[in-house]
Amino acid sequence: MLLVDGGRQVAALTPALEARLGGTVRAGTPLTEVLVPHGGAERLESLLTEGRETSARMRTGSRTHPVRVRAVALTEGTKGLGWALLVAPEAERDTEGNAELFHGVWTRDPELQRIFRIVEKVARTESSVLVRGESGTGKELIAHALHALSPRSKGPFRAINCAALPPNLLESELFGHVRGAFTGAVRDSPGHFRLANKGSLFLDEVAEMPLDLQAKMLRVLETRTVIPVGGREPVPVDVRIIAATHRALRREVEAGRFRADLMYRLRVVPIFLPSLRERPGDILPLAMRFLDELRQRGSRRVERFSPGARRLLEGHTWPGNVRELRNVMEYTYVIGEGPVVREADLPPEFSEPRRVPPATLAGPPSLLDAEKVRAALAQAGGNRSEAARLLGISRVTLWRRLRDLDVPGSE
Ligand SMILES: Nc1ncnc2c1ncn2[C@@H]1O[C@H](COP(=O)(O)OP(=O)(O)OP(=O)(O)O)[C@@H](O)[C@H]1O
Repeated sequence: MLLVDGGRQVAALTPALEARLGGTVRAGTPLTEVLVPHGGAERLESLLTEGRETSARMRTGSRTHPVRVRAVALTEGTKGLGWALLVAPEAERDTEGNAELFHGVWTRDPELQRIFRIVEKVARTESSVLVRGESGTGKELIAHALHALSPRSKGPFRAINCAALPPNLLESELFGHVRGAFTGAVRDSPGHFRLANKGSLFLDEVAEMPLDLQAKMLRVLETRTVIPVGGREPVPVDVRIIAATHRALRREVEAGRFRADLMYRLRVVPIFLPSLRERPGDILPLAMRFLDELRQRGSRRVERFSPGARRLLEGHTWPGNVRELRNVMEYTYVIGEGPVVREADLPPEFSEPRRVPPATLAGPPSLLDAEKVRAALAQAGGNRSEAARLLGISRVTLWRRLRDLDVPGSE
């Protein structure tokens, strides 16, 4: 924390911040010499008055550090005394200097880091954002980041999963209900829209919303009012919508399962989160981060993966993405012993041969077959017997496949 007086001069730095920055700032130094917000010095005043988290560069001695800063005004009665600036490092860099931790989302992947920059920009606006990504790719974390970086950050953040509730319950959860609206409605309930007033509402799995509710949702977004179930009077609401889905909404529209007009309203800014298998460079470092987190609570200290465990982790398709990786690491941490994670410490699905249904490898060879065969060979480190085992075919069949598909090295 950095304390700034009413004259916009540095009053003090906490020891924790000094340690983080590896330097200090003399009391009495004008804040303008210490902190330059993203967008230039002229943004310093709005950084102080708006209380929004902002990227900035902070100077200690001859060094500058990328940081994120949020100002909290210190007052006594109505008199302003100054500000406490909460300063956090902008990003955690790993030894290779290319990893970033953004609001809980860790990655080395340049594409995902490019998305972080988009999130920062769009967070400042009121535009509706649709986050698309497979389960466990961090959609909810990104929704949180959008809220935390927005002018609404002081308001509430509410999340609702549209796939988790039956349609009638979803409606009353979203829009609220009045007492007596249905059996069990013993009192008025505000609903998520009103609870998120002046803040953000995260609609997870929005593609699963039934069509009739989609119509009501569109009306809410257009009129900025909600009508509680069983009520008549529209109630004004001021909410920013952040939606997420693992489906391609456009395809849902084509299939008649999602309203085009609602899609256009929700996906003003679409954000696509890559799956873990599309950023394989993240698998092992993320796994190690999770093991380090587990060590904070347990006693085992894991230092590395055996070559076999690395191969299995990197070759896995991770349908549950980072959530699955976290769970696998928890299993591994508990089951294994000592500083090395071995193949046998991974959950059973890693040791079972991944069988490709034989039918898919019968019939004429296709592009897909070629991909499967190549992937199996890569996973098996070029070992044909192992690749055949992974594909659930005999070594001879694999050899024939390789020849038919003209895969290099099949002779
Ligand atoms: N890149 C990442 N770095 C660290 N933790 C991550 C990352 N991505 C996801 N996680 C963690 O994985 C878990 C799932 O993340 P989150 O709930 O945001 O995913 P989601 O896409 O919303 O999933 P779902 O669609 O299943 O709700 C959380 O524990 C989250 O902290």
